[in-house]
Amino acid sequence: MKAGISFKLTGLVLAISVLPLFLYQVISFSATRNTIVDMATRHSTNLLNEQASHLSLQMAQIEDLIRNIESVDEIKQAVARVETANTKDTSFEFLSTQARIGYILSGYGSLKGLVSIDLFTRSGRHYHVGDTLNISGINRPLLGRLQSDTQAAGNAVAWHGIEDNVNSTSSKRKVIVASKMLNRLDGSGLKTEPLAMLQVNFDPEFVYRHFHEIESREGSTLLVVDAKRRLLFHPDSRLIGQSINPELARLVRGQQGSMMISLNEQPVALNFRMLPINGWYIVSLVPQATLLEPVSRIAQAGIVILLLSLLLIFLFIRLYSIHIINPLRAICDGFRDFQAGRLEPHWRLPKAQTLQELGELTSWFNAFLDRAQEREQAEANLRIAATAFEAQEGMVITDAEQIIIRVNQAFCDTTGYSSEEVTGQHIRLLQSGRHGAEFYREMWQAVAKTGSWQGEVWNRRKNGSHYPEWLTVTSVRNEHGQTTHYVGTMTDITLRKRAEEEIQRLAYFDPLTNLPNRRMLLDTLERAIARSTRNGQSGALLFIDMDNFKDLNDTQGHDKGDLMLQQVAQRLRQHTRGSDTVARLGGDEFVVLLEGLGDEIANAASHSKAVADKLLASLQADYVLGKHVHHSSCSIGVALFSGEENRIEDILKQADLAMYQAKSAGRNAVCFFDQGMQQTVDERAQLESSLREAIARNQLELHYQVQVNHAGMPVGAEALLRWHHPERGSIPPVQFIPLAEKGELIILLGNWVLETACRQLKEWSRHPASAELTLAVNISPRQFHQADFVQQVVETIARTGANPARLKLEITESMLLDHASITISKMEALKSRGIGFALDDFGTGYSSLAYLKRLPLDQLKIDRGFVCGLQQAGHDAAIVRTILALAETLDMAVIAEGVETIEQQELLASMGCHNYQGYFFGRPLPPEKFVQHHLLAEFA
Ligand SMILES: Nc1nc2c(ncn2[C@@H]2O[C@@H]3COP(=O)(O)O[C@H]4[C@@H](O)[C@H](n5cnc6c(=O)[nH]c(N)nc65)O[C@@H]4COP(=O)(O)O[C@H]3[C@H]2O)c(=O)[nH]1
Repeated sequence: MKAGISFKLTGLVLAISVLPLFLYQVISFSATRNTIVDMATRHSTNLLNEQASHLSLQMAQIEDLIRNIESVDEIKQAVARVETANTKDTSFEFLSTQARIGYILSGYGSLKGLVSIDLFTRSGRHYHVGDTLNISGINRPLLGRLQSDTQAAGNAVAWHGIEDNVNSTSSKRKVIVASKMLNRLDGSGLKTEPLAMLQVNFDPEFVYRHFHEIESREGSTLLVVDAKRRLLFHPDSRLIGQSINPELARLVRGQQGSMMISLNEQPVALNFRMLPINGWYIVSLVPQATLLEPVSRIAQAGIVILLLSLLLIFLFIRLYSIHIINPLRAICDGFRDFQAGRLEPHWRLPKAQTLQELGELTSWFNAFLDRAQEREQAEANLRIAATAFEAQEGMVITDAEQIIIRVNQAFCDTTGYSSEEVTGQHIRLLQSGRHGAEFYREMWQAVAKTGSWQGEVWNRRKNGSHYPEWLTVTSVRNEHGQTTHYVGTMTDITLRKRAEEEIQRLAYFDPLTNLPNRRMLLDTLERAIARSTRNGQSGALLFIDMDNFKDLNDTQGHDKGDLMLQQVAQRLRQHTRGSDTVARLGGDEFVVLLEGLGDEIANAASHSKAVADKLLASLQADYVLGKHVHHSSCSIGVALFSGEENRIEDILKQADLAMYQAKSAGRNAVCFFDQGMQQTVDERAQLESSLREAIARNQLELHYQVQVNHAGMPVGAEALLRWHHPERGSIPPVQFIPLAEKGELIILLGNWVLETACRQLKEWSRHPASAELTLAVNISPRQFHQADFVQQVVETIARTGANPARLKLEITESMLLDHASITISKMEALKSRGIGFALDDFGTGYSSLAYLKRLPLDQLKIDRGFVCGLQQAGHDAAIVRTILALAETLDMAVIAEGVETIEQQELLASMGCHNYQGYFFGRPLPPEKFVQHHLLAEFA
């Protein structure tokens, strides 16, 4: 791993600052140490010299004292006289001589520190000057030793060092002793003989007073050692008189010396000096630790300085890192991330505030990133442009003169030209000729003015075919605003146009017949009305509905139905003019719009009638539907219009009404709308709104018509709806049920009926006489086809608590035809819950046998019409027989409705029909009356 700049810098700074500093510390420590040791040694030597001088001076004074006394002949003579005198001599001369000796000695007693001067004669006389004492207390053994040592010293002063005071009663127990024999020439004059020993006792405290001060000042130990290496002075006074350490004694030799020794395993600086006067040594012992204490303080200071230096260097490097290394590192990281593509697009370095150069470097780095990003963006743009250029849309680039310089593949695919074929050609090469010069002039003017143009253009392919394209022309301008190029983007919209046309066709045309659909018709009608308003010409709307078309669909299938509708459309177009509009509204409903029928309404009517008749006739002709030939007719309603007083919806409604009128009139007819018709329509509308209110205002009621068995016993009833209108009285169901069936109202009514009937069933279930009755409820087709019909019935039963086994739903044949499978599954779902089914009006429709077999029916209801016609000549009796046989085959019960006479009943019974409903057995009655009439006996 490469060392970072921070690491190197640290090393460098340490190398150039700390190492020299350290070396300096070591050298200066060493030098200081030597210097201090030198100085200490010198100081010690000086001190010793000084002390030695001082001590020598004192010794010299003592010696001088001794020699002065010795030199006094008078004292020697006096001593000699005394010594030769008789010991018992008490003469005056003798005594005065003795006094004289004392007197002479006392003349020398003024020396400072002097304890005493003693003179011991050979005969044992003792003269004492100095401290006060009892002279009799002489330490004889000591004296003897001193005398012999003194004698041994010969003419020299004997220095005895520290000794016990020979005068044992003296206050100074220890004294420094120097002595000298006083000699005189013997009688021959050639030899000397000792007269007495002159002894000077000196106070050691006075001598060594300075030493204590010196020791305490220097922290060293100062010793005085005599020639016999005994301690004359030691700070610890208990050691005085003892021999010094043998090792030390070995080293202390010669005049003077200075060395480092190890004493008691401690390094000690030894310094000594001999006193020439008596061979004593002054010795100084300084422990190295004491000696080097200043040095160690200096060393400590050095270490502190070194540490401070390191701290400063560290701080310096830290600051350096923060202010210089970190920005540099950030730039390095930035480059690395840039290289690795990890840099966020808009990431930039914050400008370094520390150094101008770093700030510049950061700015340059950021500028570099800006450039790189711009370049990257430009490259991306180029790539995008290149990709875009080769996109699905055709693209062409021309120069300012509209000469093609580049096209893409899509362009080539669309136009059929290769790139080489069109390059260098004028763009007008593509012109189809469908647009005039004006078109292109306007286009280029728009480009020049706004910079672009777009719109639909017809161009020509290489093979000469024309195609529509959506073209966008954009001018490319230079910085002076001059157009340098044009870029054309073109999308072939052939398919889109086709799709649009198809959408248009689907939106406005009926896909089956290709006739305009309702929407187109409404547009056309609106324009026709507007035209009629403008030109005063009348128009007519013919509403055509094929009769019984549903039958064809149901019996022959939708394919045949579709075929027929296409043929109808074809015939309608054939028999109308090109200016007339033929449209299909849906199902089997067609409309023909006639315009320009003149300003006379009567003429318009007759013209319309003629057209309608013609159409009626043409639509009556046989239709060949594959192998099947179908005969049909139509009903046509005509509504005339003139000017704007007619609204589109009104005209359509009027024609529709007229068509219904035609249907009611027996079909295959033409009927014109008139005001009477309108009145009926209005009345119906009125009725419808009243009916809504009727439910809310409780104007509805269920009546029950009894159903009996062969014995005339009630077995059930049919619920029939009654409306008691507050103004119009009782309105029969035939008047309002078909109307309700046209809309959602029938659902509301049906639910109400079902709920009421179920409640009635529940009520009957409480009385034994009525508990076994079944109740038939009419269900309208629309109600039955409700998606949640089954659920509604089940919920109603659950809500009311009716017994489902007593409920019978009456359905009609017509409702069975549509959505057969769903119908059957709904019936089966209800059947599985116990609910029964009766087929109402059986025989009037066209239920196929096969179909009937699949239905879970319980009962067939013979239509009233057949019952009515039983006694008349015709097919009714045969039909009834057939129905009965059929029911037997299918294992279904049969009930005849509309039985009015006993004959009818007997006839039916003879045919095998044993259940009846009709006025003969009872009219529909309100619940209370029903009970009164039919069940009272039972209740009683
Ligand atoms: N001439 C004659 N008529 C007899 C005789 N016995 C019964 N009728 C009538 O025949 C109709 C029988 O009902 P429908 O065929 O289901 O025909 C019903 C039924 O299709 C419908 N309708 C009645 N109530 C309801 C209802 O609640 N819901 C639905 N969807 N339709 C209902 O209205 C139709 C007419 O009902 P109504 O006027 O009540 O007429 C009833 C009844 O009064 C008779 O001996 N001679």
